[in-house]
Amino acid sequence: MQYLTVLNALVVQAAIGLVSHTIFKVYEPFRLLPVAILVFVVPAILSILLLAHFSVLYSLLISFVSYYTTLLTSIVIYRLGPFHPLAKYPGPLLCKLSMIHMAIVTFGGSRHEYIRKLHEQDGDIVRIGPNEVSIRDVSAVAPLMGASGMPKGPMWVGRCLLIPELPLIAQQDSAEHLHRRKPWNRAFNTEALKAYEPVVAERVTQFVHILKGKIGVADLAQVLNAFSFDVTSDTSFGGGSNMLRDGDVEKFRSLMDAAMRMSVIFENLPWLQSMNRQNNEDGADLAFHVVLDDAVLAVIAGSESTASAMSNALFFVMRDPDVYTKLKAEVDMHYPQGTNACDTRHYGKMVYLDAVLNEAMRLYPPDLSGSQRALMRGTGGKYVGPYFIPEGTAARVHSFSLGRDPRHFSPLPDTFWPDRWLLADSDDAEKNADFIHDTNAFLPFSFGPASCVGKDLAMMTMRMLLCSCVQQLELTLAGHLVDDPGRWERELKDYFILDKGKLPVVVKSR
Ligand code: HEM
Repeated sequence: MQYLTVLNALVVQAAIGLVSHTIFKVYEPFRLLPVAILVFVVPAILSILLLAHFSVLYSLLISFVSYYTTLLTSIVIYRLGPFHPLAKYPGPLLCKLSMIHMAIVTFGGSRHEYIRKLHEQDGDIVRIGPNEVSIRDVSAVAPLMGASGMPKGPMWVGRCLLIPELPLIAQQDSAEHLHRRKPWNRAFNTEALKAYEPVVAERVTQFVHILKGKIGVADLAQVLNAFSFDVTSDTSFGGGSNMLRDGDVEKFRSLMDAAMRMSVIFENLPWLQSMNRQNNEDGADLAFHVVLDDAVLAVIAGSESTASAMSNALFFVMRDPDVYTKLKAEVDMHYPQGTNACDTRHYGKMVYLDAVLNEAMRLYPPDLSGSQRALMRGTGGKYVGPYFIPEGTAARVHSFSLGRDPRHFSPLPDTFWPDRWLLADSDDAEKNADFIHDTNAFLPFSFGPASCVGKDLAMMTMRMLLCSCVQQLELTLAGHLVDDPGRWERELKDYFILDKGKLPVVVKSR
């Protein structure tokens, strides 16, 4: 029998390594079995070629080293080289090389700041992963996320790590998304919203009552989290949670926060989740899973986002006495003491209230890094604005960067200045040639047919809560935020949900 020389055996192993890279590139296998075959079985089999020259252990070792060296070198050359479909877009070397770098940045909670810096450094489109770009350009919003835009990207698969069946928000198949979205549209239409009013009003009344009873310093962020959780449970499940009254006795919220932190790291590694998902496919009672998973999604997506937006809005109001005075004047005009601030009939006229909420979400959209879209392989790619997004790659509009871009909001793009929203609609003298207010760059609820379905409920809840708080309470920043109010913003972390620190306040009745 003729044996291969060591050199020839190594050449064969290297060649098979290159073939494996091509298979990974073209088919992007997610299933555990094919990945295990490519990663472990193939190099193990290739070790046979060396058995005539070395022991079994050495043959395995050499085979794994030569196979992985070729595979990894080929991946590195491809990702950094001119033939990669995203080669023309700038970005840090580590981002181009692997999603692991972004997973580490995400772990630290500063991904929003990191991507914003990349945009400031490299322009409106930057490569934030081997196969992903971030865009800071309004002209890309509609083509990317509008009616004829792209389907959801793979990040959602990673984010939904702990949910057995992919929920609505993660549906990459546009037809399936549309199908699953229909009942949601019905659940949040104008008629349904009217029915939620008394439910939300009851929770707002409870919230104000609980705050009035707080002696000393209270953590407003925590009470808002509980409020938001109860409201979303009431509207999604018809009740079942009483976190405002009992606190997080079941430790559900803490678990949810931990799960969210973990899932956003896995959004960078969706293949890991896909493999995990294979094991959960038992085919049992899918219809029930669909309903349950979508409802879980509503509680997570809805309650966290609403709580974050309200915490930020109230923080900025308390920090700025002028804003507080103006808001109070508007609330008192429409809802004098003794009247019901949960009656929604005047909200439509309360322009300053909306300006405060919008400005808080402009600075800190609760989903800071935006929602990913991607084109499946075989679709050929698509232009979004001036940028070509090749098939098999993903893109997101970075809402945090866009909302603070001086080309869209000026002057003072990084400053909480609610008056800009009023000035935009007026002929005020302050509105000189430098004043820019482009609401196309304001995307807290995303854009298009897959944007936030709970937007109207969220806006109603936030208006009701802020109105009632301002009418009945006097809130003042306390604790560590007295000397260092900036700490609140420094402690905001991008974990898909906007992770918050404590918001200590002193509460007095008005
Ligand atoms: C201030 C509060 C909120 C903000 C800022 C917000 C923001 C968002 C964003 C950015 C998305 C991603 C959309 C996309 O992929 O393009 C989303 C999706 C979604 N949100 Fe909200 N959300 C809020 C409140 C709520 C509430 C109260 C609910 C329901 C109780 C809710 C339910 C959903 C659902 C079901 C989706 C998935 C929509 C789809 O994929 O078709 N959200 N939200």
